[in-house]
Amino acid sequence: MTKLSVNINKIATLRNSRGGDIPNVVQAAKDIQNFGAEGITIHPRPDERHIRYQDARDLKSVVHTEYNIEGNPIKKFMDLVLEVEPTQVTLVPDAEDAITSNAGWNTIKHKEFLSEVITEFKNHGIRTSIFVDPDPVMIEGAVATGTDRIELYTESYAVHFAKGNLNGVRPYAEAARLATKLGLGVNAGHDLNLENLRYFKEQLPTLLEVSIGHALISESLYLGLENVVQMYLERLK
Ligand SMILES: CC(=O)[C@@H](O)[C@H](O)COP(=O)(O)O
Ligand SMILES: NCC(=O)COP(=O)(O)O
Repeated sequence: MTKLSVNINKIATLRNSRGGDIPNVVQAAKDIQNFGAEGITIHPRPDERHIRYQDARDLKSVVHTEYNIEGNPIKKFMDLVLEVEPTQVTLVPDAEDAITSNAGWNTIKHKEFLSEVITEFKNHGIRTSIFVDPDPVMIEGAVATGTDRIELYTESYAVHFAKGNLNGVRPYAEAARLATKLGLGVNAGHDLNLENLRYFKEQLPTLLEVSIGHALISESLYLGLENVVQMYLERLK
């Protein structure tokens, strides 16, 4: 079974555009779970331009599905995650000024750093995942860090799929096979949408979780949030 974790950063972005508290991210998380989503993902960035650190704390008591916090493990982020103790932390090597996540970890170069951070989170009972490109060397490097899971960075798949190139999924299918063989759980995310999700899921039978935000919230403007959550769940069956 592949779980749907809804990334609610975009709901916070909309709220922040006007100040105030509309839409309310805590209510959105409650509703999204009531609509059937199996997880809530947030990705607080150091400048808090999307989801805020306080949102992460406020969400703790309402997320009764899988709570996934993504981000670059700078000290401030690590302290937040250790305080909130979500189900899972996903480590993403995003630069402070990056518009969105745009690269996976070099798990060889950063092996020591990742191993230390992962050990700290695991000692607190938090499942770890690291954001990686579908590169066998990086998957093998991920195993050496001690992480529980990887999150495959799916932008390249989404770009190929949009151009009609179904072969873009091949590196992902191979990466997932290798990761599973080596004992890693496999998550995926970035630019997944209603069009490209089903095929991706079909090609990666061991896929445990997808986190989806930008497309899902955008599609909800036209189709409604409840309806769209149901449509994603249907594609993951
Ligand atoms: C790791 C990843 O791909 C997502 O966390 C993505 O960065 C979504 O966050 P934004 O919607 O804030 O770009
Ligand atoms: N980890 C990926 C994520 O949370 C959402 O990415 P996107 O759907 O906003 O591109």
